[in-house]
Amino acid sequence: MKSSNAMKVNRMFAVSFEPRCTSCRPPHDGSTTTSTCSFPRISEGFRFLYILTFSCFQIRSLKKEDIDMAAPGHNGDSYEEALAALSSLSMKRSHADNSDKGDRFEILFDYLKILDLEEDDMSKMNVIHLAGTKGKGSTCAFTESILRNYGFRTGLLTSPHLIDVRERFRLDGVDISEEKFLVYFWWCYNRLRERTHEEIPMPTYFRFLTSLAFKIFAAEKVDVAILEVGLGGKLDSTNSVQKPVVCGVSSLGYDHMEILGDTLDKIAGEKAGIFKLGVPAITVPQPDEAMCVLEEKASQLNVNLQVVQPLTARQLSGQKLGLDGEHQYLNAGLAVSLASTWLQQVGKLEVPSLTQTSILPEKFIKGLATASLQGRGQVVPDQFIESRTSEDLVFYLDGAHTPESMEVCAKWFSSAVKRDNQSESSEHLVNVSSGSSHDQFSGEENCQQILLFNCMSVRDPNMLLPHLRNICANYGVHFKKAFFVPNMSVYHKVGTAADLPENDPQVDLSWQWTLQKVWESLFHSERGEDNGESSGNSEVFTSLPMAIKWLRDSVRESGSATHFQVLVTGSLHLVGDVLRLIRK
Ligand SMILES: Nc1ncnc2c1ncn2[C@@H]1O[C@H](COP(=O)(O)OP(=O)(O)OP(=O)(O)O)[C@@H](O)[C@H]1O
Ligand SMILES: [Mg+2]
Ligand SMILES: [Mg+2]
Repeated sequence: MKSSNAMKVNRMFAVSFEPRCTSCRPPHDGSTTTSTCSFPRISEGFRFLYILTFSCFQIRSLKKEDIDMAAPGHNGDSYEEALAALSSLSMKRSHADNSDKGDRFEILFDYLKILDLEEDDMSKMNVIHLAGTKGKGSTCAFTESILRNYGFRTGLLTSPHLIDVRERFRLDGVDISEEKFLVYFWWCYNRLRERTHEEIPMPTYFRFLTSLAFKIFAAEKVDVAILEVGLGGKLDSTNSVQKPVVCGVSSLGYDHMEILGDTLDKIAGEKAGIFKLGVPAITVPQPDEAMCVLEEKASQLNVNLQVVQPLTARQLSGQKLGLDGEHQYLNAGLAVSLASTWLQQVGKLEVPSLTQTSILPEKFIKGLATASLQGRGQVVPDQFIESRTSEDLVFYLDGAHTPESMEVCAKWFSSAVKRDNQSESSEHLVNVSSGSSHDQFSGEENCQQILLFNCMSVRDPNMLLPHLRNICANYGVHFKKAFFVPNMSVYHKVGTAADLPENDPQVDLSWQWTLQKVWESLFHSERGEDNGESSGNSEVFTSLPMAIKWLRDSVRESGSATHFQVLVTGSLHLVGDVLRLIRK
């Protein structure tokens, strides 16, 4: 096997003693004296930080002047300043349409050159590349976790982030540290600022982040980089990787139709644009029209397209997946195949043939059971409420925002609340029989399910809300109320956990009224009336904190007799905002 913990330690030392200038070369005895270093522009205070930073990791291709350029102080030393610079990049979300110079796909290769990323650097990353409409992030998280459990050094690029942009870049399963991020960020940003011009303008936001990820993963010498496509496939910035080890396509459905096309076969064609000549490709069962296109593209490239089935509970030998929900068995099945193909091709590992009936190797199971990704089937009790038990106000967070994902989200929520209420009731019974409880709580009766919703106005709420309500109702879960709120984090601004905008009294709520109308119409149509009046089943709040305050006040007023189970969905931004407000 190529990598092990011992090898990682070796690597750390190997890189830590590669001097960037003779004056800061560490002494041969390995001690870390810093007295001879004299980087201009780096103050005494920062010198220590720099030596520390550079002795913990290597930026292989950075020269002394580059380090000066990236030094804190050159562009401001705070994380916020880096985020402001990032926010200044164009947020254009369309894929390359060649409508102007900056949109060309080929320009991505210019950025790689500017960042000193040679073809060799790119191929050493041993990329796993994943497109799809839904399940990309989850599948990538499972895949990364499996390979990390095999001892490989991993880089993971996902999108979007919920709270902090560093969530997009994981090294060995952990979000990149602020210190490392700042060094790489300023190096890339300044390089690009310096060397871009009218013909090759600064990259847009997502293209910059992708290039930054390549620089980070190459410099950190990851054994494997797992890359989630941002939008589509063929013209996505991650597709500048020319020779991945293996490609995948997760579940296909309808999203970004204004860019990718309005039929499944057009959407599938864009996603299959990541397939490369002779590179193995794996997918999950897809609707026929999508599968035909994937197969056709694969055969044109001499690719054997493998179709994998969802994992079974038996394969996991009783362990639970790290991400909750039935749909995650499908994502996990794809991840198992991606990881085992990679292991066979690069890791030179004999992975036993994985059949649906056999139990997976231990490292696969551990990887799958410990994988994590915020805001996907996540359950978080409110950590600020002063109440009797942590079950009084619980948030069920899932960033579904397409019809198919709303469906899986509704199923997940329904079974999660049932499971939680059942376990609560049985705990209560144990307490009552042992005489340790005096309250009247009797499981489901005192639990109210609330929906907290927002979605972007490019989406059709008629494709989301009726679906959600009907599926939950089929499972016997009925929302007592639905709350519609505007998003707090501004899409074009990159924020941090500490950075929440003030309550804005001028906020435009017209979209939230529209959402409410769609929700109310579901009740009216059931009763065969539509007098345009609110049935009291829903409410529009001017801000998210107001909605959360309402919930906290209601728990308090009921003396904890009522428990609230709040499904937060429709937007990953909303999910991120809620997480900022309920977690300490
Ligand atoms: N296989 C799947 N089929 C349908 N919906 C899914 C599937 N996997 C995940 N989802 C839904 O999609 C949401 C986002 O999941 P995930 O982050 O894994 O997908 P993604 O493709 O990265 O999404 P995004 O478009 O936001 O980047 C989940 O919260 C869940 O509601
Ligand atoms: Mg998407
Ligand atoms: Mg994603």
